[in-house]
Amino acid sequence: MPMLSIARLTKRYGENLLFDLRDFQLEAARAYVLTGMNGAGKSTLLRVLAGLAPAEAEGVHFAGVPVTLAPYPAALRRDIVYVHQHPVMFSTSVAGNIGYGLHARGMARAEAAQLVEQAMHWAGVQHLRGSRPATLSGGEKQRVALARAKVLHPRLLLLDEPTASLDGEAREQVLALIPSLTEAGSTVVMACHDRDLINLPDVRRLKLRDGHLEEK
Ligand SMILES: Nc1ncnc2c1ncn2[C@@H]1O[C@H](COP(=O)(O)OP(=O)(O)OP(=O)(O)O)[C@@H](O)[C@H]1O
Repeated sequence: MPMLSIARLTKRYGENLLFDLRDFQLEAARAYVLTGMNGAGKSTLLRVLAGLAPAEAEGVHFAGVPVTLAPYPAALRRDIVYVHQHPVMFSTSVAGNIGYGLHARGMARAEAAQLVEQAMHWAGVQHLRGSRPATLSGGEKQRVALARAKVLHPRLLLLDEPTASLDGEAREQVLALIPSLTEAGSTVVMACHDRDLINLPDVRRLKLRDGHLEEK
């Protein structure tokens, strides 16, 4: 059973049809790379799936349960997490940022602190725990954002060009975190450009072209 399936998903901006997808499916605990030219609609598709942009959807099932995208149900908000290319950080510490969602969900302090500690370790940012996010590099911010998403155990993690502004070691450090996300049971969809050759084990390649999705 797919983790997410949508019989038809159509997105228009005004008169312009951006995409019209049929039988869109994502499997549980899998990594996908979503490519396409500038303006193909990669970011928009991720934002639609995250409930951040409206679209017309028919036949949406999440974990086998029929759902709608509009209104966007609280259960999807909990299970689907979107990470922006330039993540917005709250002006508290790194640890405070990572724990923010857990506190918002009402988790007890001690339990949250433990999960934040594990997530900082996972993302390799323990040494930055007390730092103010404004002082972090692009790669460090992206890893903090991934840790902030991971602690929430999302079923679907949507990463919008997570490595686009990174190179060298920073890029590799971010990519190295992806397999453990799928091992932990999350499905990961990463938008990126065709030229960003992302090689990950068992990754599926999806390409948005002329408003349709091709599996490569
Ligand atoms: N709010 C909006 N109103 C009107 N048009 C929009 C809006 N947001 C995006 N678009 C248009 O939709 C198209 C797809 O944009 P989107 O950002 O999804 O593409 P993308 O594939 O992520 O591109 P890139 O690789 O450049 O980030 C673009 O032509 C963009 O100008």
